[in-house]
Amino acid sequence: MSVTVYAPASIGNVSVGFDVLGAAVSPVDGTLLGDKVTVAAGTEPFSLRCEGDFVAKLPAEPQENIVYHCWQVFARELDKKNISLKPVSMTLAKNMPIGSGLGSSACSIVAALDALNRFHDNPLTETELLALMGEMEGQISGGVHYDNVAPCYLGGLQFMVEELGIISQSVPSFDNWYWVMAYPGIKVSTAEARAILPAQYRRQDIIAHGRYLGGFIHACHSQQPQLAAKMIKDVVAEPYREGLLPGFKQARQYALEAGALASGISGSGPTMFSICDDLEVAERIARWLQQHYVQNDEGFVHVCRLDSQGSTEIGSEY
Ligand SMILES: Nc1ncnc2c1ncn2[C@@H]1O[C@H](COP(=O)(O)OP(=O)(O)O)[C@@H](O)[C@H]1O
Ligand SMILES: N[C@@H](CCOP(=O)(O)O)C(=O)O
Repeated sequence: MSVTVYAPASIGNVSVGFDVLGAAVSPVDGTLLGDKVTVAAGTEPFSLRCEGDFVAKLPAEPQENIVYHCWQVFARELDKKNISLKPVSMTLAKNMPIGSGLGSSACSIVAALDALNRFHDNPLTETELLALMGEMEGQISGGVHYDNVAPCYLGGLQFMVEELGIISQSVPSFDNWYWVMAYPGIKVSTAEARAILPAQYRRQDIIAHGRYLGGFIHACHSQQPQLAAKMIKDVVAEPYREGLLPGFKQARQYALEAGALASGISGSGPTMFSICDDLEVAERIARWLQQHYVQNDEGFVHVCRLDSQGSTEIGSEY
């Protein structure tokens, strides 16, 4: 028996909701821009094989791979429920560049935990699993934040409520929005990009942040796309992080002049996103970013839509 799960790329923060808003995205051309994890019956308690475009960037030791840590916490949770753990042979297809701002660690975490849970006939609830995903993300990035794992797992645009036993709830978005994702091919460590942020913010920034985030969520629920796009402004992270992203300011300026509704840093960068409501405009911006924002052969640009499904079982054998 085996189960394969695909987990998509995600945009942490979506500029306006630092740590509390995230979106799952998938390329319109059908490219699977995310990680795949297969769990099959094993002969020893745990084994891991890695493949995929970015396999060379993973830690050499399987015990340092986040997939191994996922298996450990999954085992811990099953133990608490007196459910026996099956021996597993896991395969990670690492298709997502690490330190890209596309939720690379979240992709592996979500695909691994979702696949392990399905392989064991879903002993953990959606919320229990999401809590574990947040714990794993916190281990890697130096602070628990669900804005990658929640959309990656649940799909769509997700807002972290973290109250009444609910971690995240979905926010309505706009069906005609295209999300142009441009990864320049360089690495920015999430932990380092978090460490440079101020410990405290000025009152005027807090007021602006509240207005933008509240305004964005209101505009989504009342389906006002122009207002929603105007609210996509980041006073929490972008002013401090844009120095880590060569060419970001010029690229954002170009995108806005070319007709994008909004642009920003995806997660902690260096990927940037631009939102367009016209496919031709999105493709024109994508071509420009490919020429001017991408720095090397590892970089890429994809025109995406929101991925409403989140992690998905794409193969199984019983
Ligand atoms: N399966 C994995 N996928 C991604 N990163 C992993 C994995 N296993 C271990 N790591 C380590 O976790 C860290 C992820 O870095 P981070 O900047 O948080 O990436 P991202 O922002 O793309 O999620 C790196 O040090 C990487 O070596
Ligand atoms: N809210 C986090 C999101 C990090 O996303 P990643 O894709 O860069 O891991 C942050 O901004 O630190």
